Amino acid sequence: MSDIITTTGLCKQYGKVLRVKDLDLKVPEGVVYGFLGPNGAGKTTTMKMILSLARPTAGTITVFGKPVNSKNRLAILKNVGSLIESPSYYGHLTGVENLQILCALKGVSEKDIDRVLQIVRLENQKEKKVGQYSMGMKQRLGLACALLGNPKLLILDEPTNGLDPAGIQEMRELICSLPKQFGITVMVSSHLLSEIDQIADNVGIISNGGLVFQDTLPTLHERSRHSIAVRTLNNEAAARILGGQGISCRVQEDYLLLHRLPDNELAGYIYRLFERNIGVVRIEERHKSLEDIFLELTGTGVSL
Ligand SMILES: Nc1ncnc2c1ncn2[C@@H]1O[C@H](COP(=O)(O)OP(=O)(O)OP(=O)(O)O)[C@@H](O)[C@H]1O
Repeated sequence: MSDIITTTGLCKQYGKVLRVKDLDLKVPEGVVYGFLGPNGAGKTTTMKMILSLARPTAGTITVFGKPVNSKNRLAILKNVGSLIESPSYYGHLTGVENLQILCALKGVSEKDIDRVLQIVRLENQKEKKVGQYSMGMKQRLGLACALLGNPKLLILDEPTNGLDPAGIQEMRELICSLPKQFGITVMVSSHLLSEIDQIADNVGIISNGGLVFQDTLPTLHERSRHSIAVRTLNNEAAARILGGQGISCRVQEDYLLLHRLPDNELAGYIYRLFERNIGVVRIEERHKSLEDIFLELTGTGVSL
């Protein structure tokens, strides 16, 4: 699978502060790539640089295998749709009239309007004035605008912001359907781990401007490895005995936490505790939640 977007050593400095640091992104073709990070991590700034809306301080960007520079920029952007920050519309015009204006600006045939309205399920509201649209309908219209001209790549910055739960669900379903049904690669940002968990195939996590994780979603899940929690009648003594056997463990609340072990090894260590007269009263398997992993990677609290 080739990469649709790659960035190498991408940096952006505002004033004296480096807000995006040495970013090496790889967005594979045909996936939903979730770009996750806490507020202010640098997601919008990065997306703006990919879209040539902000100039990188250093580094290179390649889209569709071509470097984004003054020579290639227009040809590349013709095949990219985007939804960055809240889009503005002519509220006194209908949905279809807003799309007609954009068709003229983008040089896209108006024949494309019915197709994009159908994808975002706004066909029945197309004659309504946009000023009377709900937030969810406005976001869907934004997605329709981004889809005009049949782009191969969509860059969506927090597209579910401000939507109610039903609107969020609808937007998620739409995003998930785009690669499979229309062959569109989607890069979508969010500060919500739960959201990326539900829609992304691949994930890039950015914290303080730097990339702290980039791989598939299942690989991120694999990090939520099990640990073993053992409760004994004397956890301090048990920790000393296991430590003496080279097993790293720590006491947390009423339990002794061990890294995951094969069953036969664990059985051997438990037997040794019995031999030393330490009663074992519980053995439990524990998982780290995705939130714990996000917290470890970013060193920040997670918004849920
Ligand atoms: N034009 C600008 N001038 C100066 N600083 C800026 C500018 N744009 C963004 N920043 C700063 O760069 C940092 C990254 O901002 P950015 O909007 O890229 O973060 P984000 O991850 O998209 O956050 P959020 O989820 O809150 O939108 C922030 O500290 C922000 O204040």
